[in-house]
Amino acid sequence: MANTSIILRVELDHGKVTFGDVAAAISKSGGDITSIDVIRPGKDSSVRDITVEVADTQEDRVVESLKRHDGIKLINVSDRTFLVHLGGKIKVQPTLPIKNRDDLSRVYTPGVAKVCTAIHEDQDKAYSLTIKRNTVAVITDGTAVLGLGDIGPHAAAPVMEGKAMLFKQLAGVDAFPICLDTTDTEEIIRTIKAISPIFGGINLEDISSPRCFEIETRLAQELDMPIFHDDQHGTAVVVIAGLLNALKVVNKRMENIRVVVNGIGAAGVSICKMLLSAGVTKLVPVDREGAIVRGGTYSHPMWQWLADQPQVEANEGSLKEVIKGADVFIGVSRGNLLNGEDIRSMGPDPIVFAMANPEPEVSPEEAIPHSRVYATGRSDYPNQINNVLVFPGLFRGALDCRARCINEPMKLAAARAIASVVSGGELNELYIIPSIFNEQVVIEIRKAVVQAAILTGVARRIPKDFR
Ligand SMILES: NC(=O)C1=CN([C@@H]2O[C@H](COP(=O)(O)OP(=O)(O)OC[C@H]3O[C@@H](n4cnc5c(N)ncnc54)[C@H](O)[C@@H]3O)[C@@H](O)[C@H]2O)C=CC1
Ligand SMILES: CC(=O)C(=O)O
Ligand SMILES: [Mg+2]
Repeated sequence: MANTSIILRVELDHGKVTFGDVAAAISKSGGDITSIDVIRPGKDSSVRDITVEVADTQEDRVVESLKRHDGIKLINVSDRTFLVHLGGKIKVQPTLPIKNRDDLSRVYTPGVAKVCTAIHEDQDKAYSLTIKRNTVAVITDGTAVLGLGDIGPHAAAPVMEGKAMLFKQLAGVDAFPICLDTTDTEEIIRTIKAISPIFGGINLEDISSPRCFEIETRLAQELDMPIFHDDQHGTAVVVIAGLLNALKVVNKRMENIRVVVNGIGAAGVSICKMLLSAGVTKLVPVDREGAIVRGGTYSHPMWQWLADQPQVEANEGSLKEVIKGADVFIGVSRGNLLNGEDIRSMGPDPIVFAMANPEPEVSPEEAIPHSRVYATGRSDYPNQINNVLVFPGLFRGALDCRARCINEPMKLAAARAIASVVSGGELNELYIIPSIFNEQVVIEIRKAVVQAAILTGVARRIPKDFR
């Protein structure tokens, strides 16, 4: 169950209540006090901010218990998650101050003109003389935001800002959120091409399928820079990394396992493709209508591609039917679709990656008793399988070697690098994937990605530490 942190500002009437009464009321209604700040002390009354950790479902109970209590006046309730979003989560900052006219004439006109001319004469100089070499656009149209669906470009912004924060904190990449007010494929392609000159790479985010496939493919063909749809490939890379390690835990091999992937959208298609490249021979892709089967006919081009693959099973069935006997379940669909019984019907030592956000396909309470390895996309449970493990290091590597694109060998190298961060001695059911705060993750991905880019001839620059 997910917890939230709320700050309750309360005024206590000392003639009627003590702080002990407040603490007891909070505790009885399911809250856990984590800090107390006195805002206004006083003899007859006092005002305090009480920070309370509480399960999402219990928040109202805590608030109501204080409202009802004689002698307690509830002045305000602030959700800390909302508080950290006030005014947005990133800002633009100059790299140097402009202290006088002399500085002004260098960073701006007239001095800047000769720099412009230099770039005009040699466009590659944009990489050394502008923010291009370290700046990525995080672009969405707001149509497949987390598992929330088509919530539009304004509502998508907090996720994009969050991705930009992660790019910066984890890999030093300057990322800028761009939320497009169009869902038209051609208009999106045109717009991204038009704004691309200032960026060193494009991270596409939360654009629903099947439009995301066309948008990414066309941009990769038409722009000479890394284009990466995070929900497709970031997710596939981290799944492969987690699976490589989970298979070691359960002592099974990629060639022998039967894998059910639920939700054949952006993430699901790329995961299926990468599973096949990694050697999976028994694959069951499933979407709303049930299994996508070998030999079937589908209007969705990527589903048709899957139906033409020899490793895809031919048996029809609903998710609850096809999951029976499976070794691995990978969910990238939506929350709460399966229960403990479904997991119990899987083969021995089941591996369950329930990665829908914000709610996984099967909750930990239901899945953990019946699975050997359980992972979600969330940071509040063990084994967080989330594309945040991938995109910062991958773009760090791609920018550092000025890669022309992000190709399959670079992605596979990134997956192996992530898996390698968990050593053989550390590996266990609850630790198949490193934490995003493990500094080795970005370092290892960068190294692997740069090497793969050089080997495949797409690097335009050899970073100093590779010379
Ligand atoms: N943990 C992680 O790193 C990531 C998790 N995700 C999560 O995966 C989910 C899908 O994301 P995208 O692929 O970007 O979205 P998408 O919209 O491209 O694809 C979702 C697919 O799931 C299918 N689907 C919906 N309900 C279903 C059901 N009841 N049974 C089977 N299939 C169903 C849809 O038809 C669609 O094909 C979201 O919840 C998202 O938050 C996505 C990317 C990364
Ligand atoms: C993690 C992520 O990118 C998603 O859930 O869409
Ligand atoms: Mg996403």
